[in-house]
Amino acid sequence: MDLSLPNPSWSKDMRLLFDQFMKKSEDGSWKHLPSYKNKFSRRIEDIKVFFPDAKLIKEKISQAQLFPRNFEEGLGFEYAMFHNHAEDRTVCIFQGGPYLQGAPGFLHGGAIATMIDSTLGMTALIAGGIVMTANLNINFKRPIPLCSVVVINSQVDKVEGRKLFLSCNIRSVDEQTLYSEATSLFVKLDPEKSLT
Ligand SMILES: CCCCCCCC/C=C\CCCCCCCC(=O)SCCNC(=O)CCNC(=O)[C@H](O)C(C)(C)COP(=O)(O)OP(=O)(O)OC[C@H]1O[C@@H](n2cnc3c(N)ncnc32)[C@H](O)[C@@H]1OP(=O)(O)O
Repeated sequence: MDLSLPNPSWSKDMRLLFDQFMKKSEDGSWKHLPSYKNKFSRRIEDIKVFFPDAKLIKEKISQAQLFPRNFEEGLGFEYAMFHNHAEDRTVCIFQGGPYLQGAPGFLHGGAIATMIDSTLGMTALIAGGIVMTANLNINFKRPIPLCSVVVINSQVDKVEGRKLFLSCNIRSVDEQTLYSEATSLFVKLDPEKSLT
């Protein structure tokens, strides 16, 4: 089941933004990216080649879930991503639920980092294939209120061989508040090199 579709836990802002981006997707300039609990956007065979301990993957794959997708509806990461191919950028609308609390009433920094890594990761994945995060630098400018809706804008800045340099920022829906900004390096996996 695609977990990036509206559900009753979504606030008015979340639904409004989702509808706006679905409208923008009508002419094909934007594309809604489905998101599943445990289904890869790529064939698992394409990914397994990079992870030699296939045994582990085989035995555990039935329990494996995409981290941000394993919270009950509305309690963790509620999000939807849209990709603009022409501009090589991805927008993620994100509503962080009550189980993601760090400081009282605000999102935990690790929860923010998760959505940054996932949005940058998806952008890098689309641009470069099977990638992994090599480096992620985040500036937390303002605390993000729990249960608020934010917009993550992520883009590819530079590609050098297997290295993809990306950046993103997190803003309020009205774009008035800059909550966080990040830069990152993703590396496209080399099938000749073992990861472990
Ligand atoms: C597996 C994902 C598949 C997903 C497909 C399904 C889609 C699912 C749907 C939706 C999800 C959204 C997407 C999620 C995406 C996931 C992202 C993560 O969270 S990954 C978890 C955290 N990251 C790690 O655990 C990596 C650990 N690190 C490594 O394994 C290696 O270091 C790796 C692969 C990153 C690089 O290893 P090397 O051996 O291939 O490459 P070397 O030769 O070391 O480096 C290549 C170049 O990069 C530079 N480099 C490497 N690390 C660097 C660093 N930290 N800082 C600066 N430069 C670095 C090196 O200096 C080198 O540069 P010079 O070619 O010499 O110019």
